[in-house]
Amino acid sequence: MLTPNVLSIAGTDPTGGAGIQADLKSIAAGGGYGMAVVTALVAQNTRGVRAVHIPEAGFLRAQLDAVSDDVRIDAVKIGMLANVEVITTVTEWLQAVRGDAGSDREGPTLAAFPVILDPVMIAASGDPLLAPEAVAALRALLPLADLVTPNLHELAALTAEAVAGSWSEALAQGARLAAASRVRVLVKGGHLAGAAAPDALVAPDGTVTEFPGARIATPHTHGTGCSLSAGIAARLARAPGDWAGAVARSRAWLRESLAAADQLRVGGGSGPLHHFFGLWERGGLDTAPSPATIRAEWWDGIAAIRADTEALGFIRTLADGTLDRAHFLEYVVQDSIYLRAYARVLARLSEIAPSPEEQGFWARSAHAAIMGELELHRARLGDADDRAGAAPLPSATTNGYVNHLLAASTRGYAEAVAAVLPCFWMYADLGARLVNGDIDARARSAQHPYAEWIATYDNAEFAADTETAIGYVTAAAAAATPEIRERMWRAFAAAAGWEREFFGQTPAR
Ligand SMILES: Nc1ncnc2c1ncn2[C@@H]1O[C@H](COP(=O)(O)OP(=O)(O)OP(=O)(O)O)[C@@H](O)[C@H]1O
Ligand SMILES: Cc1ncc(COP(=O)(O)O)c(N)n1
Repeated sequence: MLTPNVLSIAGTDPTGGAGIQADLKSIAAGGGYGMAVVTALVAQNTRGVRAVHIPEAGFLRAQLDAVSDDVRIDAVKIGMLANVEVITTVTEWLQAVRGDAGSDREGPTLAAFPVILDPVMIAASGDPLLAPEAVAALRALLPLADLVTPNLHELAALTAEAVAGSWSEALAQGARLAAASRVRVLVKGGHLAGAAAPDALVAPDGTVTEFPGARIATPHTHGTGCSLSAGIAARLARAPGDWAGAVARSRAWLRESLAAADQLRVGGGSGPLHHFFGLWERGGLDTAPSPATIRAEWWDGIAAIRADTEALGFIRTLADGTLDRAHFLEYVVQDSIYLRAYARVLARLSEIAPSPEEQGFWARSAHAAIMGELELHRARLGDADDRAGAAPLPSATTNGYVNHLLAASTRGYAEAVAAVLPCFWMYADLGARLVNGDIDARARSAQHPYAEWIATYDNAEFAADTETAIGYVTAAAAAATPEIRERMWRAFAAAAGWEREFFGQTPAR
């Protein structure tokens, strides 16, 4: 899904709590790319409005055109419109870019983007943000909007009625406005007296969707109306047509941000809400590495171990064909012991895997490992491993490697999968390099004494499983906390070291 482009057309608040500044934060918190056209520059803070400067209408139109001439617009939120000229300019621009009526209620003249109108009239401080004579012009703009979000005072002004004294009166007033203007109305209960702060979506046909909620005890409600309408625009752009969903999700976010407003210290009046509180809490501020970055870093991180492994006498003589048979057999005996334990660790991963896909993958890998071991016995060892009548013992190195995997498997899924990864990744890489003749060109010869063994490394299925394992481990690492990610890396690097020791334990010249 492309990130939606959401445009706010509104006034400014240099203290960042209301207007354009709050809208951009709210759009970002709601999953949109925020854009802003300024209708009025407002010298205000948390205590009140000091002055308003309204740039000439031609400049407003130039800003609007600069956006629409270049950028796909997925939703528009309109806030402070200041005066009749500004309203007229925005109306004309909307008509030009959306066709005539523009609204998604108009059948064939479907809107290219939804318009959410917050009919800002008075700041929370009581200062006017709309010229009184402009209310009629704002009323005329309503049919161009898909949703209008008045507070109780704005609702009264738009219906030319008295301010509703109760929630049921407000709902009835909202229904009258919705029917008369053929527009959805979000009736907001923020200014109600009492312990409740409900909102309700009222459709032109009178259908009401209520969103109940207890009032949050905070004086810091500066910009809640701005933030809510911008948040709805962003969420609607992500899920077009789902008005109730956009309102519900925006309210959940707004309420969380209002509840955390006391953690900000912005000004001495009614302060702003904490737009990113929940996102910061849940997401943190660290730029977590992507799975692709982790893949590259971990692989580079064991470069020295990989180079040492490839330089081992065992690997070089296996590649050039001079490896002693007895030494080869010693390696195979230890490999067989290792595989039995390794298969049990993989089965344990299946047991603790977080998804059915991963559960299945590790179970399949456990099966492949133990079947590989049985095949090794049948084809290569025969009686070689119990010549003395007793099963051969694991070497100190085999024990060390297995103990590392078993210990990691008790420390949770993330560390456990990191520990088993080198056995996939280094083995698959070494095998591919051996088969390709990268280590020694003689390994490619059909006359090579270990040709049959080397051919077992040429295994597309194992290469694909290795990719899957890398995908699961790096995804788990990307999703992990920095501490767990660090522990995963250590488990991975230690296992890579054991992989080198394992190949190095067989004496070879
Ligand atoms: N104290 C509060 N607790 C919970 N929700 C609140 C509170 N105050 C306002 N809201 C919510 O904030 C949103 C804005 O409502 P309000 O009625 O205050 O609009 P407004 O007056 O346009 O906003 P502003 O305060 O920015 O002028 C609504 O969803 C409302 O329910
Ligand atoms: C530019 C601008 N737009 C809207 C508001 C309303 O917000 P509030 O009523 O919370 O002060 C504002 N103060 N400033």
